[in-house]
Amino acid sequence: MQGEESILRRLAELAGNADIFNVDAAGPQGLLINIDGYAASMSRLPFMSWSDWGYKSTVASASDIIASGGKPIAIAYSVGATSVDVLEEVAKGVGEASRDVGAKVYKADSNRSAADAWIDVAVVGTTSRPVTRSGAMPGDIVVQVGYLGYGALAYKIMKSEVSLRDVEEDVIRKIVRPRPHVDAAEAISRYAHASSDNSDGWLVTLNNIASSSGVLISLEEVVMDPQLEGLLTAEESITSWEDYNLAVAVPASSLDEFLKLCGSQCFAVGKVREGRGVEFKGKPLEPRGWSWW
Ligand SMILES: Nc1ncnc2c1ncn2[C@@H]1O[C@H](COP(=O)(O)OP(=O)(O)O)[C@@H](O)[C@H]1O
Ligand SMILES: Cc1ncc(C[n+]2csc(CCOP(=O)(O)OP(=O)(O)O)c2C)c(N)n1
Ligand SMILES: [Mg+2]
Repeated sequence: MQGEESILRRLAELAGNADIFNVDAAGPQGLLINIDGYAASMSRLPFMSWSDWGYKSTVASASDIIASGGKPIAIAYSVGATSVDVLEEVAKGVGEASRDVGAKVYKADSNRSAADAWIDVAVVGTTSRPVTRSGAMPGDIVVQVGYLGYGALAYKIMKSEVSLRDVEEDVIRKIVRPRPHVDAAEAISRYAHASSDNSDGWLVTLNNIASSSGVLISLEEVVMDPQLEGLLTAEESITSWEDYNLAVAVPASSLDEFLKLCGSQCFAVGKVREGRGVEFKGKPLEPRGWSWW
């Protein structure tokens, strides 16, 4: 099987822009655009309502804008579903997420689907300085914005390693309604050297920054949501995906200002060094995570 990256590189070239790698979102003239889409069969967790699914898909797309130092302002989405009931529920979730990220739905499209449902969410944001994955420099501090663990816990529930009955209602809510870290956008655009959001797994996210920047990320700490203690270890949360938390490389001289502006869930968790890849407490780690192909 071909690696996902080589497939996507060929597609990007065919679509006329081979330069769109190493970024979460990009765009001309102070604008950033991102699109992410999903089939329900491959992304709606068994305990997710249709409105949760619309909500998560919207936060997922908006979080790439935020990671790139942008404020989401406008949303367009397209959905395919087997019934009007599903369309209504999805619209509700997309609407709620749009408000939570500070944006508005300006255009949408509905389609009838024979079986599986799907959604695509495009988000436009504004930025004074776009940040990519590729500017991290030795000496930078790695900041984790937002807790980890929700995706890893969802995976444990799906594998029946944790029973849904043992998980409190508000923890389930945190899994199905990921928190967008809108407050971090301004801090990122002002100070960050590199940044990316966690959709495919924390190690993959860190590795994307490390490989795009040609550096080593030396992680000392993984900050899991304290509410998940007893259900998941901090070590397990290192591969957690779909948490839509952010990895940001910040110059050491700007760390205090960055943290002041960044919001309540921002933690210095490691350092950027000369080298390649990602290590945790001195041990090199392979970037295990989610891949579609
Ligand atoms: N069908 C496609 N046509 C052109 N480019 C694509 C296509 N699918 C993905 N890409 C590009 O491949 C790169 C990697 O995609 P992906 O792994 O989905 O990353 P991201 O986390 O930025 O969404 C992106 O820059 C994206 O624009
Ligand atoms: C039923 C089900 N199967 C699998 C998953 C896992 N999963 C689906 S989407 C996804 C994240 C990847 O999403 P995407 O937005 O395509 O990533 P990006 O384009 O930002 O790389 C993961 C881990 C899930 N949530 N639910
Ligand atoms: Mg994508």
